[in-house]
Amino acid sequence: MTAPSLSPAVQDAVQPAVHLRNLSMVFRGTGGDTVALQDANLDIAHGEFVSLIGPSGCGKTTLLRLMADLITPTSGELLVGGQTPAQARQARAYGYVFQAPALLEWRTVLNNVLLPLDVMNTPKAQRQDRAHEMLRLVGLEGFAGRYPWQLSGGMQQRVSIARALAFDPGLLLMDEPFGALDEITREHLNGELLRLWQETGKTVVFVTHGIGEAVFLSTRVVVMTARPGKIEGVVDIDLPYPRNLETRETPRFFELATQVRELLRRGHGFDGAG
Ligand SMILES: Nc1ncnc2c1ncn2[C@@H]1O[C@H](COP(=O)(O)OP(=O)(O)OP(=O)(O)O)[C@@H](O)[C@H]1O
Repeated sequence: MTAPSLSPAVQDAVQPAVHLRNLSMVFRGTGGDTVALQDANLDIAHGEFVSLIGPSGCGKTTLLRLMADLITPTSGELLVGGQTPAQARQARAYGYVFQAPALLEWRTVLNNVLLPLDVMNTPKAQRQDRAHEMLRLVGLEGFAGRYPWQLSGGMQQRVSIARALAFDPGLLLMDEPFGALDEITREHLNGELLRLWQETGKTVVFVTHGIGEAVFLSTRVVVMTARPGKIEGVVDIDLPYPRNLETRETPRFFELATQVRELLRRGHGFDGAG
């Protein structure tokens, strides 16, 4: 008996959202080579929320940029939804949120969100509906006519999330989006992002330096080490939903944060003694 063959649509659905095998990235320079990523192996399923955490220079942004086809790996295999990163980029399969909001100051909030849609041949009314819907999703529907400089840093970052979601990509790549914000604003936006993730079912890959942020948001936390950049370990986050401020006070939250911290220490070469 032969196994039933799967239709292309079903095959796409069973492909991981992101697949890396022995992925390496070496930057060649006059002062020597930098091994930004060495032999990384990871599969991210559709609908997961995976955080990348690790010391400065361990290759977190490099990994995100590889997924986004902004740079090309030195060796290894990388697939985004079963496609090469270049195909995924052309298919607009992901949205990218940068560390800084990178909004155009002379365009209103609405026009910033419309920006990626303007290059498509979709009807104007449809574009407007989509942009307003994305602004509603990030809680900024009342701010469509404002300019970026009239918004707080947290609001600006929400606009850039709305812009990244404009094409309705299945995958959201986020590089320390809340890194520059104060702790209370960050906690608030963590809650908002979790709600947005649950509402949309997107796959999220999220770079952070915050252990609490990673544990609170994620289905899995990937801990990385520097020189060379490697995946040190992966912690499954089994905290129940809904997650809220009280979640951060539970014993399980502290246990998981401790697991992540110990992996980070191991990667740093610290023994925990000081
Ligand atoms: N374009 C580049 N050319 C040369 N070296 C690079 C380039 N991009 C990154 N690197 C080097 O690769 C290593 C990994 O950098 P990367 O930005 O991925 O780290 P990171 O973990 O995101 O750091 P941070 O937490 O500080 O943002 C670093 O040593 C960095 O200097």
